[in-house]
Amino acid sequence: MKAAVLTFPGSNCDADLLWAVQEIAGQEAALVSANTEDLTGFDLVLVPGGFSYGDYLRSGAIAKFAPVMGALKTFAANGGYVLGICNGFQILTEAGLLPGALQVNTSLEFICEPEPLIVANHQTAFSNQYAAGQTISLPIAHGEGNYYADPETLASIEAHQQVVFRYAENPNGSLNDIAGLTNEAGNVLGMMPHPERAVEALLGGTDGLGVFESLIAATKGAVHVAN
Ligand SMILES: NC(=O)CC[C@H](N)C(=O)O
Repeated sequence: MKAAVLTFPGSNCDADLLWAVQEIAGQEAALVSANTEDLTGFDLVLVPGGFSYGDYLRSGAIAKFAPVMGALKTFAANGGYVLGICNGFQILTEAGLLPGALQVNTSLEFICEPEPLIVANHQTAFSNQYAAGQTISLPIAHGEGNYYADPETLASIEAHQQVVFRYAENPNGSLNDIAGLTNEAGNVLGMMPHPERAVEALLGGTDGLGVFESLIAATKGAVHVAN
């Protein structure tokens, strides 16, 4: 598996993601500037957490205009796997690659804590190494993680089993306890919790490894997606 880790001005989880993919999961990975317009040759594009463009206007609202976004949309449309974590999730919803939006947490506070999650769908490219209904713990660190979608969109998301992770103890007001969901095609996932911060015992847990192992399984033998 060959992964691109995008870096926007203000990304701050790109180095952690690169570490998780290269050093822990043992896969090929490269940092790719948000100014690039070519994602040819990658099986997976990772959109990291942080404060892209300072979170000005709204988290992800400026990043959606970055030069790489055209290539990312083409990559996703061609079936390439895309994983957005935290600010990456916010960027993917702003760009229209995922439904809904991330609002300010109901507490109006930035929340940074380990969070129990339930694996709501273990039959996806991002979660196939977890058991059905498994409870895992991953850290969250966000001020805008309160997932919202209009009732019609929410019903469609549930009908197509797009919710992959739900909060066991909803920390931010997200509708239907949604912590992570895919697009309808199932090749794009956004999640607020940080799997890359839970990939070795030294970090306090290894429950995040399953996301990367699932992607390795999903891309086994995959032909690189043409841009
Ligand atoms: N860790 C992050 O990616 C932070 C996300 C975003 N800037 C927020 O506070 O909601």
